[in-house]
Amino acid sequence: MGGLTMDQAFVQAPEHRPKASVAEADGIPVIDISPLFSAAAGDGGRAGVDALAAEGGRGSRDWGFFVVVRHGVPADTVARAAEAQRAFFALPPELRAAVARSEAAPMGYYASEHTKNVRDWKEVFDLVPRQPPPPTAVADGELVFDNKWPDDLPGFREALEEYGEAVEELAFKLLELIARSLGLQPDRLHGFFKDQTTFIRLNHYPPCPSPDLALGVGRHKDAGALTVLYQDHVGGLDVRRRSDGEWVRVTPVPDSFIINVGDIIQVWSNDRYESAEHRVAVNVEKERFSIPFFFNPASYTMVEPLEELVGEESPARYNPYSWGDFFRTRKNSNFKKLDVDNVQIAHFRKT
Ligand SMILES: O=C(O)CCC(=O)C(=O)O
Ligand SMILES: [Fe+2]
Repeated sequence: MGGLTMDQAFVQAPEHRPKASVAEADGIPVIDISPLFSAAAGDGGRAGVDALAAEGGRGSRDWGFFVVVRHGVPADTVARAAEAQRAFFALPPELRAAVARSEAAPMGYYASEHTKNVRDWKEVFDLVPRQPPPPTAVADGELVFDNKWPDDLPGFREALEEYGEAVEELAFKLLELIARSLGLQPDRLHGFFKDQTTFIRLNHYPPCPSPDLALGVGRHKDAGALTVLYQDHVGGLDVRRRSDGEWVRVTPVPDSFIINVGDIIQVWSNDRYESAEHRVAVNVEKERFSIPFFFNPASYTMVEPLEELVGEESPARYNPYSWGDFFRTRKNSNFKKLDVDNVQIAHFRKT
C-alpha cells in the first residue's frame, strides 16, 4: 500500500475535498507538434508552425494547460522510465529510505510532502537531469542538488537519464512555441535555462482508503516555467476550469504529455498566460504513477515581465523576484508543515 496510513494530517478542509464525481475537461487543446521537428520550418512550414503556436497560446491563455502528441520523445524512452519508476516504488522500505531526501539535500525519496500545509497522499523520488552549478558560497538554507541513486536497481539511473535528455529537448521546443505565440523571437527565453534548476519527480499515489478526504497533491500552481507531465492511464489529475471555477478531470491521452504553464511564464508574459491551479485525486483501488519534468530557469534568474510585453498600454504587473529564493522557500515549506502560508507570485504583484 506504499506504507501510508490514513490520519488527520492528510485531511483536506471541507471546501477543498474532491466531489464524488468530476466532469471531464473538455476543450483543452491536443496538439500534434510533429511539424516543429521537420527541418524546413521556412516557407510553407512557417505557417504551420505559427498555427501550432496559436493553439499552444490558446491553451496557455484559456486553461494554462495543453496536451502534445507526436512530440518526439520515443515511446521506448517513456516506457523505460515508467518501468524504472514502478521498480523503485516496489523496493523494500529500507532501500527507499536509503536514498531519502533531507531538508538541505532535496533530491531522492520522500513520503511526507505537504502542499499548502496539508500532507499529500503520495510518495516521490526527485532527481536533477543536469546538476546546476553549485552556489559560490553555501549560505544558510542553500539547496544542494546532488542526485541520490538507489543500489540494486539495475538500469534505473540510465532509464531516467535517457528520459531527462529526451524531455529536455521537447521542453526547449515548447519554450520556442510559447515564445512564438507571444510574438517573441523563438529563442528569446532560452538564455534563462543555461544553468537550469530543472528537476524530475517520480510520483506514486498508492490506493487510498479515504479518497473523499485526502488528495494525492493538494491544489497548487507549478512555480517554475513549464511542466512536461507524463501520466499513466489511471487518471486523477484535475484542473480548475477558468470559465466557472469547477474542478475538471484531465483524461489521459495515450502517448501524450500534458504541458502546464507555470508561474514564471505567467510573470514573463505579464499575465497574458496564467498558470493553472491543479490537484490530484486518489482512489480506493488503483495506484497511479506520474512523472512531471519541472523546467526551471537558473537560480540567479530575476523573474519579471519581459520588456517586449510591457509598455504604456500594459505596464508591468509584477515586481522582479529571485527564482532561487522563491524555489528554496517553496521547497522548504513542502518539506514539513509550517504555520505560515506558502510563498506565491501574488506576493510580487504590483498593487
Ligand atoms: O500527478 C499528476 O498528474 C500531477 C502532479 C503535480 O501536479 C505535481 O507534482 O506538481
Ligand atoms: Fe503540479
